[in-house]
Amino acid sequence: MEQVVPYDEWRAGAADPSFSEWLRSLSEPEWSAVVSHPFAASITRGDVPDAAMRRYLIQDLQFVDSFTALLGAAVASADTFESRVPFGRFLGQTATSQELTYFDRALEALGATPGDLTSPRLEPVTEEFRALMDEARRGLDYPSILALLCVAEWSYLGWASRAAEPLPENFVHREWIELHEGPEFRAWVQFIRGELDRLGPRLGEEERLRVLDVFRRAVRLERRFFDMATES
Ligand SMILES: Cc1ncc(CN)c(N)n1
Repeated sequence: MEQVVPYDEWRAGAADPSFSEWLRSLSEPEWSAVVSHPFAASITRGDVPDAAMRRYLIQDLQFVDSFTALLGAAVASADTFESRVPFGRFLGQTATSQELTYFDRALEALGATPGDLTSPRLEPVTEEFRALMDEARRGLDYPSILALLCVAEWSYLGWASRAAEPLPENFVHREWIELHEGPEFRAWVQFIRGELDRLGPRLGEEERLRVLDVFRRAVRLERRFFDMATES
């Protein structure tokens, strides 16, 4: 890895000295490329062609499968009872209910076949993203798990919060924005960031760099995931 400004040095001069902001700012310019990605912007305008949206959501359902398992690993690896609970709540309320009914309805409206849902051909970026999440899940290392969850949710809040009112009429676009925006989702992102901000300062320099590496790999994969969707 190239020379990185150590967290303790960086925070002395930072407007927001949080550990999560250190991770995010050291992931530029990729981070900004994700939250302002043309595919995400097209979702906020509601003008993604059906075929491209179908392809994206078919791959994303496979992402969400590993992401859901990763939430289980967060419950298992968190260091306090207070921290386990929000992951369990999000798993029950959002990941397995709201989001799944959205996938069912959206993919049906987009003309996906049952096979697209159960056994699609995985794009290389989907395979890599799943492998990274599955590795973190098996490792049960709470800071690495938090880094992955943080990138996924904070970057999605980033593009979704750029959507202008009125939101698109087509529910496929509108509900995907709504799932990643609003007070509850903001509080969820704030919770994950807060966990990183609580633990980061306690980590040694080497561990912080390891978390940064996971964070950056995830940001690059988010960008490639949108690139993949754009290429269709
Ligand atoms: C690829 C990706 N990254 C993040 C999210 C937000 N849960 C998502 N659904 N898909």
